[in-house]
Amino acid sequence: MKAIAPGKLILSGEHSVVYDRPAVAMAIDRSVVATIEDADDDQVSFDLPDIQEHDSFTMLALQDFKRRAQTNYRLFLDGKLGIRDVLYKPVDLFKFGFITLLDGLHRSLDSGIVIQLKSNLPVGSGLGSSAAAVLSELRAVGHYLRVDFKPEWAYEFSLESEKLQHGHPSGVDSYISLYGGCAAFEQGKARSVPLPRMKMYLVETGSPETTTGECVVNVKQRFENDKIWSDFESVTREVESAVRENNDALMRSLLRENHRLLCRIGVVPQKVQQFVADVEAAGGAAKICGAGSTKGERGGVVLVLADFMPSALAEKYGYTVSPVRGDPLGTRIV
Ligand SMILES: Nc1ncnc2c1ncn2[C@@H]1O[C@H](COP(=O)(O)OP(=O)(O)OP(=O)(O)O)[C@@H](O)[C@H]1O
Ligand SMILES: C[C@@](O)(CCO)CC(=O)[O-]
Repeated sequence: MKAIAPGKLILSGEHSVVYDRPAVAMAIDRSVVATIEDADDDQVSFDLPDIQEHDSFTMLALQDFKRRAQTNYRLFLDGKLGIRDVLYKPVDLFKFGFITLLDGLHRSLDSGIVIQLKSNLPVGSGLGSSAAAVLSELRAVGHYLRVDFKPEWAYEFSLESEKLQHGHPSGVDSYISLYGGCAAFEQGKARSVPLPRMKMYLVETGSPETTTGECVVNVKQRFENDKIWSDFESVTREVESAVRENNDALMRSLLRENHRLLCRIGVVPQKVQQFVADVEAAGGAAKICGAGSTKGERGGVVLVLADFMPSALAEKYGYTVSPVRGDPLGTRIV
């Protein structure tokens, strides 16, 4: 039994979407696949080959873990715990997703299962790997339990897990991964936008030193009440029009403006800024997608709009580059 959930890239509006401004984002052709198999024991096992982790738990241990994770999240909201201390290990996210789903559906398991999650999304790099991983897990477990479960429930359950990972998620990652396609997302609701037809490339600058959760908290401390979010909003609204009109030139100029705003909130490392400057000098446009980083020199994935694949430029910086396309389908059973 297998479910697949795509990652996402934000064309405009990361961070500002946390303050109820719009974001335009699209699902992409990189994804997480969740596979469920029956186990010989009565435990719930998580097999995470991408990070070489394998752990097994009894249902009782999972219930106990859920209570502790919820307590940690409350401590985070009260300012008594950092967001990185709410969940300790990657597997915690999937333990929480699983037990929240089971409790939410008022179901139990008759025997053990093995949940495997395998991804071709770079982890923690701005492409929504955590939301896609949890959604693939939820969809696969729901199918295994033969529950005809509504997309709204998957959205709510995945947000419960994203809160523990991100602190204050806007919901855009989960929404796009769940429904696929492209959308303008605002305050938990979305308008469908056609998938962009322009040439796009993803450049991997390395996994950021700060997690998305930490980065959002850092930005919030410095800019929560800043006027800059209105500037982000204007750019994002124009990006929506540019995508609808398939206006490549407008899109590039908006991407450049967006990049400058992201630099102002301090989430684009110096080395990445230099790379973007080189892309611009060659006639393209580029910006980080996702949270970026408030520390170190790696910024996660950078989106490039250009007539050419920027392989030589990327190589100069030790980065890798590949073309990217949209995913119209979202989370599904395969
Ligand atoms: N394939 C995977 N295997 C195991 N854990 C994963 C996998 N993909 C994602 N994760 C979990 O998700 C976390 C990364 O989530 P995070 O929200 O920081 O980044 P992201 O979702 O990739 O980027 P963003 O939210 O900025 O778009 C990892 O630390 C890990 O806990
Ligand atoms: C940085 C952010 O805007 C995007 C993460 O993919 C956080 C969020 O929307 O929850």
